[in-house]
Amino acid sequence: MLAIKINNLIKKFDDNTVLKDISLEVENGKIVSIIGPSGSGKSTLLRCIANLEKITAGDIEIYGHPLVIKGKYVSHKKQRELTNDMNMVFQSFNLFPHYSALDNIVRPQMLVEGKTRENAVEVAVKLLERVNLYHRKDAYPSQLSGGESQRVAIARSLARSPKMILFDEPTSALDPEMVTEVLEVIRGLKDEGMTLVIVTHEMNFAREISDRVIFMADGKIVEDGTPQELFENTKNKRAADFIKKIL
Ligand SMILES: Nc1ncnc2c1ncn2[C@@H]1O[C@H](COP(=O)(O)OP(=O)(O)OP(=O)(O)O)[C@@H](O)[C@H]1O
Repeated sequence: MLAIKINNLIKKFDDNTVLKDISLEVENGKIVSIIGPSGSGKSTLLRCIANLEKITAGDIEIYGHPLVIKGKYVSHKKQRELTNDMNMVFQSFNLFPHYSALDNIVRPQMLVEGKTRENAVEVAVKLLERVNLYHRKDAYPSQLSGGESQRVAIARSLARSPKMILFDEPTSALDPEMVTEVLEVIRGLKDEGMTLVIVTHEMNFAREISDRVIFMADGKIVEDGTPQELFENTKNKRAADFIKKIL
């Protein structure tokens, strides 16, 4: 079963074509990392999959259901149904500053899903335990470290039991000592069989966790293979140079 199927995707911002004829398939339960130089279109691709950006041309299917066909989007209702199955975690956490860690997970469940506070708290407590942060439940984002904030953001993204999570550089805003704890949580999601697409600059992590690694440059997928193919045997000079520089 394919979680994501993309055909001939083109994304333009005005006259600037930032994604050029992208075709990509991600199988359910697989971990795919996207690497590549700054400005190559990695975040934009992720945002198009999450339906946070509209594409200019091409097709996207999510779990076998079309989101957009030949550049034409399905109804708003269908779009919402499809995006219910996935969630995106951002580099900058995007927590609500005026809510505690617990309430950051509770409030969206009440607002978006119409759950009672009691039900939402029950879910939030379990999720905070899962990311080892129950003891910080009453802390506000300004009192949390970057690593703690990102783990709250991940816990929040799990509240609706998505089948897939899209991570946009989840550790780039973190001090090195915080990176490990976040990567540990992501490793746990892999063990649970979730589909993960991860834009990352953490090459060692990408190599260890991924089923596939994609190298993007200039809005195109230049290389797509197993971690071993990418990191040890790539014949593409741009990919090889990039990997050599960053490892
Ligand atoms: N909202 C926008 N409006 C106009 N141009 C944009 C917008 N978002 C991204 N771009 C442009 O699209 C191109 C790809 O950007 P994107 O952020 O997807 O690259 P990236 O590979 O994720 O880079 P980085 O590793 O630095 O985050 C860049 O040239 C960027 O300036």
